[in-house]
Amino acid sequence: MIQRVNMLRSNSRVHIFVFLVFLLVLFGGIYIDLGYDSSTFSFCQPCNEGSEPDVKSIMAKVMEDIVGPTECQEKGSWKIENLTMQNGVKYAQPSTQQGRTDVNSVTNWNVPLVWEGTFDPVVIDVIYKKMDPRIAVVVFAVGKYTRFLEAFLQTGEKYFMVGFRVTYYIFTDHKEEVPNINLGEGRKISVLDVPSATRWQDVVLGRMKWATIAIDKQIRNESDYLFMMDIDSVFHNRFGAESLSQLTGVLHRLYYKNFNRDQFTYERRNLSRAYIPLDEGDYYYTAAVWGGYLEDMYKLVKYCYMQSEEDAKNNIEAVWQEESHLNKYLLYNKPTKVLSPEYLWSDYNEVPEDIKVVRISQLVKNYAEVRPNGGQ
Ligand SMILES: CC(=O)N[C@H]1[C@@H](OP(=O)(O)OP(=O)(O)OC[C@H]2O[C@@H](n3ccc(=O)[nH]c3=O)[C@H](O)[C@@H]2O)O[C@H](CO)[C@H](O)[C@@H]1O
Ligand SMILES: [Mn+2]
Repeated sequence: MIQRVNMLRSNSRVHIFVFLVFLLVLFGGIYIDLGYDSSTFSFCQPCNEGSEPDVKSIMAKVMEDIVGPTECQEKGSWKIENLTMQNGVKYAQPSTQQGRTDVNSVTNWNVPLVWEGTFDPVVIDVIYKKMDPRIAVVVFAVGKYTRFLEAFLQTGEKYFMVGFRVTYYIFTDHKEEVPNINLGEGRKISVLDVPSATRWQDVVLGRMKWATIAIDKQIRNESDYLFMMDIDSVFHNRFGAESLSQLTGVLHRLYYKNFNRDQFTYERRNLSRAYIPLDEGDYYYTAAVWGGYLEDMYKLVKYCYMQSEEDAKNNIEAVWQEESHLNKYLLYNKPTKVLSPEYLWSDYNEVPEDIKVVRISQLVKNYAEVRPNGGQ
């Protein structure tokens, strides 16, 4: 009898054990099926469900190692582009054999390097108009630079993101000098006050501070993409949705070919937060046009502001102000699209064979006359 009771006891122990193992396997299966694999437990939670392995967060970790901790991206602050289009749109068949062969149209981290002939504007417009993004353009016109507003806005209306919703945020110390321009449908101007300056260096760096504040206060609620641009610029040809991406940099016209990375005008003094060693670097990017998703741009603009504040504490100013900090950031946080110098040329330079279309050109200006403290 006692033996039977013992047997029964050990039988039910075996049952309980088998049942527990079954439960373990069942819940384990459900857990893995839901996608909670080990990659979820990274230092930065993925910002978007269903996104690809998060390159941004890997870069953020690299960045953290190099320049100190950066904030984790806010949840839902970035999204994978949704490249859908309606049926029945007619456009030229894309070729796997023909395309630009005189220039490289992909970076070594495998994102597009955009030149004329590498995209079909019909396809691009159909895709992006479906998303109907709100695009912010931040420009500064401080002191005598208000003289550049008219041509910038007039030509912007002709060539910049035509058919899209655009708001020009004009930061100025001379509101009364903002011209009246006829804007296309869905396009606006918003004028913001900034103080006058006695050094042009303070204006170019100050752009990072005032833009950070304005994004926090206003722009964040009104825009999906943001571009920072110089005002001494004139549009000459289409500057369209092919430029949109999470983070877009533009190659500086002076250094895009025939330059070794050790010749780039990066900041080379290691006392500055913008320091880049001679044996590092991909490209030299201009600070006169750069853009991306609102939150990614916010992070980058704020980064340039914070880094330049750190520099100021150490009594140093980066050699090309915010452009130096921008270049440092884009080296360790690779842009998701790189635009050729078509997107920022200059009237100072002849247009070479590989630049088929000049989309923006910087004006020739008398630096000594237009800047508060003169100088080149
Ligand atoms: C083509 C290019 O790479 N341009 C960059 C370059 O010189 P740039 O010679 O192009 O600089 P710039 O004189 O155009 O100044 C940059 C911008 O700051 C604004 N501004 C400047 C001074 C002033 O008194 N009032 C005013 O409003 C204005 O929007 C102007 O377009 O270097 C600057 C920093 O050193 C910036 O990085 C510029 O983006
Ligand atoms: Mn300029």
